[in-house]
Amino acid sequence: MLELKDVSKTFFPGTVNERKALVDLSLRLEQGDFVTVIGSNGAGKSTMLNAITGRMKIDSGEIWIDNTDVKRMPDYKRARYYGRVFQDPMAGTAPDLTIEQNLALALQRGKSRGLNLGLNAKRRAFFKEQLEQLGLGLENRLPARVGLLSGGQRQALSLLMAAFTKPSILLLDEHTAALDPQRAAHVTQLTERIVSESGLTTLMVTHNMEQAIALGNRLIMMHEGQIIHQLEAEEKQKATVKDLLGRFADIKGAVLSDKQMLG
Ligand SMILES: Nc1ncnc2c1ncn2[C@@H]1O[C@H](COP(=O)(O)OP(=O)(O)OP(=O)(O)O)[C@@H](O)[C@H]1O
Repeated sequence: MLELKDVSKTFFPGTVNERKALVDLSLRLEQGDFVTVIGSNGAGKSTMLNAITGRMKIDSGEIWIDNTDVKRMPDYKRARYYGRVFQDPMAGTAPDLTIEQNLALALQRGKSRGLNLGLNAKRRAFFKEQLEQLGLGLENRLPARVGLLSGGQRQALSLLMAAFTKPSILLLDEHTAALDPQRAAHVTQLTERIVSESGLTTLMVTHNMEQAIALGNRLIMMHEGQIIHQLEAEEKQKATVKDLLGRFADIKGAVLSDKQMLG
């Protein structure tokens, strides 16, 4: 469960550069909800994710994960509640460490005690089993340095690492946007499978409206730091890219990227 209550964030308040990034934003995800998030440029999508992870401190409001108020929780403790995959395939993994060391690090997430990369036979068997799901043959390359993998392989690994500890909330931040269409389609498929098999509560920001419609059970549209439109299960199933573009056309000043225009 994730709940944001009246969350606000203004950058450079009271100056000529003032930017209201989140304005009394409220959103609740029940256990197992998979919510896709679309919005105009600068709508506050990344700021919302940064607020949830604590990367960015909010000005006011509340953030609850699994009935715990995480707003004042130190970052390392909050990290146990979420997994996050960024747009940059290089961001989620450590290139100089091996595949198995990266996976061991991910297992440690949110634990305060020192690093324990303890790589015993049992752990390796678990890692292999997990990697098999990716269909990329990485289960046979546990000692390979991650820096040797392609962007698509690294992104698939990042997704696995973000999800395999079954976090309370999985945050996907345009995680397929930097991949070529074939690899993006593969990571999208993996996302669908991993999320549904583990029943993960998921918040996925995407510029791709087709993806926003195809994945998940709810969709929200953001503009100027607020949720301006929501689609629940049935409505979402019936929605089309044309409908969503029509919604954006109604908003004065909404700027969409080329990718969004193309669906
Ligand atoms: N660190 C920051 N310092 C100052 N302003 C910021 C900062 N981060 C975001 N903003 C501003 O806050 C607003 C929301 O930005 P945010 O990155 O959350 O939007 P977004 O919906 O993710 O946009 P995009 O789709 O373009 O990535 C924008 O006006 C942006 O310029």
